[in-house]
Amino acid sequence: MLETSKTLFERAQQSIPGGVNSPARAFNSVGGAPVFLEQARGSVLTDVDGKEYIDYVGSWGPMILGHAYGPVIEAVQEAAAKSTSFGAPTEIEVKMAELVKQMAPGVDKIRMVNSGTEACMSAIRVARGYTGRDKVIKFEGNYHGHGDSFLINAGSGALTLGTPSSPGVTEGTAKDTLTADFNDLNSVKKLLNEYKGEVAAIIVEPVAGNMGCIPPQKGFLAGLRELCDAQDTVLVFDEVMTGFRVAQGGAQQRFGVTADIVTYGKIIGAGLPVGAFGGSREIMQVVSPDGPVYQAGTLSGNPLAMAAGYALLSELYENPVHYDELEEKTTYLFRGMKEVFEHHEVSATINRVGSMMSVFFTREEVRDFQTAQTTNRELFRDFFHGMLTNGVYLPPSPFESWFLANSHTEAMLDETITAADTAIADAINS
Ligand SMILES: Cc1ncc(COP(=O)(O)O)c(C=O)c1O
Ligand SMILES: N[C@H](C=O)CCC(=O)O
Repeated sequence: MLETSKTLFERAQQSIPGGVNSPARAFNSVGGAPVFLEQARGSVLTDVDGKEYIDYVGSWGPMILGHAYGPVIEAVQEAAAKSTSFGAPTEIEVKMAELVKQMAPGVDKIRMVNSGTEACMSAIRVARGYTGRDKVIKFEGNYHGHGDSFLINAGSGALTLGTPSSPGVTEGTAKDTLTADFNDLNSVKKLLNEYKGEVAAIIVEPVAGNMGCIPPQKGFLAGLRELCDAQDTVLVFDEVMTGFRVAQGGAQQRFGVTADIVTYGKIIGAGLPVGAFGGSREIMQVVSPDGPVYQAGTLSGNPLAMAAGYALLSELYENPVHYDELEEKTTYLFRGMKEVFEHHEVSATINRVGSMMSVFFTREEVRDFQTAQTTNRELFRDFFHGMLTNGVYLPPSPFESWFLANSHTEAMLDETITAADTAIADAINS
């Protein structure tokens, strides 16, 4: 099993740092060689050895309607036949911006970039340019990409690999990033009082997905909104995972709180390299060339990426029933997994918001970075490998969210629950 993956991984390590082009996809925290993939259809992945897996990574979020979704593939092929890039404006960029404005609350103007990292870096620069202030508050265990300002107490691969605060970030940059505790408004108030009038922005994953899936507690996001309003601080929702996934209008719509700037990533390009940031007319007018805050990109608004994203988002916009179905499917999986862990008397907390979910092997309620850390990592490692052996591909870390797609069938969910039953029994008996 995994013979070709193992061989490819050995080769990859000779030429690519750690053998991977993004640390989160390495198997460092669970051990073993990462699975090298060949192709995917709907919710089924096929690896280079021809083995199939039910997929709960979904390219870390964008595959809301599954891999190789017909209208996306057609749109990309049609766009590619015209040119892969112009470096000049195109109609599809305008259509995309208009569609996002219809779907997302509070977005009057939106700028396309090439990744979630770029979107968050740009959002912070805009907030700083708009307010004339330097400091930014982020939350421990939240991840906003690998921009210098964000690699302080970060989540995702940085947390999984034990480097939440990365070497290479200068002290000068680090001093402008203040860290608060997720779901704890008092920790935010304390920082805002200590640095009164100095905080440009609070950036938050409205549903944390990079320390595992952690929902915002009642009043947390609304409380951030109030605190920002009181000090004219810009509230940034990083909706790279949640945008167009937890509702048509993302977390803003689901929780009824509108941010000043919202950032998007992978989903907005249906899996092609895209990001975006948008907000009110007043804030976005500082962005170049309307205003003085410089932000640019040769490939930004790339026609292939726009065509793919437009095909996905317009389907989600026109057929909101997808969200009901995603909700039902994820609830079904949640209940099935819960029964499995109860049956085996394994302490497990399963968090879920819409089609995002995570299993933490702990008896604690998981509400922030500290409680996420109580998960039993060894048990997760064994469970992960058991699931893989039984044909289920989970994120290779206890600190990442699982993503469901509407291409998951009931049979696949049942197969996943059966695999969990076998995997957890083997893990506790090993
Ligand atoms: C919430 C969040 N923000 C930002 C990013 C960075 O996006 P990218 O990896 O496209 O740079 C990610 C994912 O990596 C993310 O999950
Ligand atoms: N948690 C990250 C994105 O959401 C994982 C993707 C990556 O960084 O490669």
